[in-house]
Amino acid sequence: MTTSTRGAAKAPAVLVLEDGRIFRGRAYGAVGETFGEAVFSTGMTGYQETLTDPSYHRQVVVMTAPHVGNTGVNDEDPESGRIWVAGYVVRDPARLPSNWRSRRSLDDELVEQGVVGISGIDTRALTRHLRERGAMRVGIFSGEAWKGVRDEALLARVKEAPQMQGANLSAEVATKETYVVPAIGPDGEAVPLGTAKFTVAAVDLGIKGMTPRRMAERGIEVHVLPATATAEDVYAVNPDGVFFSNGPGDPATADGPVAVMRAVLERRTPLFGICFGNQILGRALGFGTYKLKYGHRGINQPVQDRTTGKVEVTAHNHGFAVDAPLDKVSKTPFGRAEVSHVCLNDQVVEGLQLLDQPAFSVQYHPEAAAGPHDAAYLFDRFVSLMEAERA
Ligand SMILES: NC(=O)CC[C@H](N)C(=O)O
Repeated sequence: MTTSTRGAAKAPAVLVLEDGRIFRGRAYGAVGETFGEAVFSTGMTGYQETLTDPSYHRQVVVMTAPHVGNTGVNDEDPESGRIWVAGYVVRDPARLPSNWRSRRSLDDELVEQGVVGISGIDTRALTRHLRERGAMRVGIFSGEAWKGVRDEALLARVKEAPQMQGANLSAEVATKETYVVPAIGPDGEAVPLGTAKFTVAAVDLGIKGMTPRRMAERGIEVHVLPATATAEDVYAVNPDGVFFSNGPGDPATADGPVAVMRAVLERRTPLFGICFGNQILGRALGFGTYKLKYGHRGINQPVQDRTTGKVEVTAHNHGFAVDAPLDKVSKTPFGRAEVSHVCLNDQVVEGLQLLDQPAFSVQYHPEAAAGPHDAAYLFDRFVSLMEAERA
């Protein structure tokens, strides 16, 4: 167990929203300044997975759970090699983290990784503001950078920060080199390369570590390719299936991955997409994407699988969505398509499936490591598509 009282002794900090609303608190994590899109997450657990999810690149995450950091930081839960959030906003940081796996405090980890945060603010009021006004740009300022600077000057800096709409970010977070995640055998051993039941080419647009793992557990050898992979790169691994991952930024900018996906659809290779991957399938089929007012971020979102009628509780992290008709089958260049999943809170499209070839995607996270795991069946669906193709 690690202890830290550093948060209590920290410098004043200020959070400035692009519409001029200001919250004053204390520095949390690194001291300095940071900018991004302010979004809120309602997850009560899983903060390590949230912080290290590459889809949060350039976003300042507000936690609605009032106590954050209670279980410290361990070395097992990160979804990638670093923290990706641009800033972190909490109400009441843990003063005494306690968990058998904890190696250090969250405050120390944020300092170590240079992530600027703010604590001691009314996160409920901030969340309600974002719900009313929508996600917007934000700045957090603490320490010397901020001293003596007028609020108007800080606001001007916030307005200079880039918008999320129109941001093309996948290549900034994705692997530069292809790597292989071996299938996992029945006794937990790595299956020798080239001998797994299935090979999947996964296009990394900001992939979370748990995603190839969930496939590997199902006997799949996963070749993770850079975001810039071409259709030739994808087919060079001789895949039984192709996967498109989650990732940061605006799907309207992802023309490269959309073109690769169209090539995959052309060849009718089994296809699965998650989150950004769902938005790319939407675009490949000819649907539009749009920015949600404040997005879905948390781990208790109700989604209905319309192919079975079942409702599942799911993990979300998306600020954009696909614009597809809910109640009719659409004709697309790749055959008939329908909305397979829908969010029961607001009827947002949460999944797509093609009816004339083996391709589907979801907007949410069946791989969610912190849970819930209701949607894990989607990986089995992908396996079934590959099995059917082989039969
Ligand atoms: N987690 C994701 O893949 C997010 C996709 C996209 N960046 C969005 O915000 O909607």
